[in-house]
Amino acid sequence: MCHVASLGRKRLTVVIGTSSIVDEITHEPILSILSLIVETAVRLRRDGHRVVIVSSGAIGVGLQRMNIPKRPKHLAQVQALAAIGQSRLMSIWDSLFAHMNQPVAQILITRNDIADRSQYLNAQNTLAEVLSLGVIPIVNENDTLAVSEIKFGDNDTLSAIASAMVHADYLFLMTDVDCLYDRNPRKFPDAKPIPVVDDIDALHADVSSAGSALGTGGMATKIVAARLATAAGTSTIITKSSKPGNIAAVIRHLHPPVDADTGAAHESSSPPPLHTRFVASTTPIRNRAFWILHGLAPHGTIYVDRGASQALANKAGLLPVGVVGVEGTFAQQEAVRLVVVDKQPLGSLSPTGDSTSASAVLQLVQRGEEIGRAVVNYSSAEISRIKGLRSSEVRSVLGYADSEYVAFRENVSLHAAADKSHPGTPSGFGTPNKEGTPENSLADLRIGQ
Ligand SMILES: N[C@@H](CCC(=O)OP(=O)(O)O)C(=O)O
Repeated sequence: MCHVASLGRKRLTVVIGTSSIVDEITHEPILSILSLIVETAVRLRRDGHRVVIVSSGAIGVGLQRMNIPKRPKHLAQVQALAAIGQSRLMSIWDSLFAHMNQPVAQILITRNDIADRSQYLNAQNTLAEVLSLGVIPIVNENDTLAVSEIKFGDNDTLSAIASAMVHADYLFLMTDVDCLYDRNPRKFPDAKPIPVVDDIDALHADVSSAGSALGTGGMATKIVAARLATAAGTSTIITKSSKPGNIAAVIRHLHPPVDADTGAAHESSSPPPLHTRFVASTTPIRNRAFWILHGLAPHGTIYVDRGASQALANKAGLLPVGVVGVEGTFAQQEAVRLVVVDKQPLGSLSPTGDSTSASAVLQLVQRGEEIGRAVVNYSSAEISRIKGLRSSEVRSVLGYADSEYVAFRENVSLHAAADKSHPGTPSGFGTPNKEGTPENSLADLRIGQ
């Protein structure tokens, strides 16, 4: 008899959309799926993995509780339903997990919360602590507080951010299809499954499926989430929500148990269930760099020239001389998009002055490519006055000079494709990689940077 060593410990995030949690017509909870998710999550926990669940369904459960047939249009009504449904949703999860003696914790997050660095770290530390206690955190957007401008909008994006916070090895996006196909399998029976995606930008898949009547997601939001999570070092897997057992089967396929005596892997003789795996970056963007890119909401855009973009990639800060245009109104210490353009814009793009023209902005936006985000030392009005100037000229133009930089390098975060520290990255933001990010101890997550 051989001894089988336990699988390597992994951190997994599993996101389940409204259509898998409540019936689309009656809004009653789909207990069969919920129970299977609970059994799978507990089994994974017992195998030593750490599991985070991102659960939609508050609004759907609220509809059923109040016997309202259709999701209302009015925001306050939706928020009230979310408040009503969230407590019942948690009580469903808690009672199902209680059968397996598995404690759970509720974590509700808004985009606004994580825009504050210390709150982001608080959320990260709480998640780390909950996981280290052996508890399964159940995350949802705090719909009661989040209005449209400060919403994640869909739980796929939230799950990618939660995955980055816990440095998850895998994010499972549970959906109503088995995997991505090159064409719509409902229309084309010869559509081929796509098992692995190395480069999201090179992906040729049919992602036309829309969200359900109650949910906000669809396949497109899953691709966005996959892009975000893989850049943060989390392999992302799309698989069928009605078969949660697939999660454990996929993990077993990717990390077969090994014989403790011989070290030989116990490969399964049966193929893994259908799924699509987006390969994680081996040079993940994490911590403060991730937070600047995805935690902060940008308040405007700074257009930079190719020279500045090159300098940023070589780890320099952003100087006024490299700025060719400004769009939007923002204050010092707010976040902006950095967009690289080839040509000098036609006029100032600042709303504060000169010859702003919508078409000039549009042309730039169409020409330009977002290379990253930055937290700036000057407001939009100030930057539109010092753009193109040498740092030594800033004082004479503004009457003061808070910094020679428009943004310090530590306040600039570049997307993988624009960052020289991500070698071998092709154009676009996809990243070619091998599997496997290093295991991080939970202590790694409790970082105060
Ligand atoms: N936070 C909302 C769900 C938002 C959402 O993304 O829904 P879905 O597209 O079904 O994943 C709720 O709990 O009802």
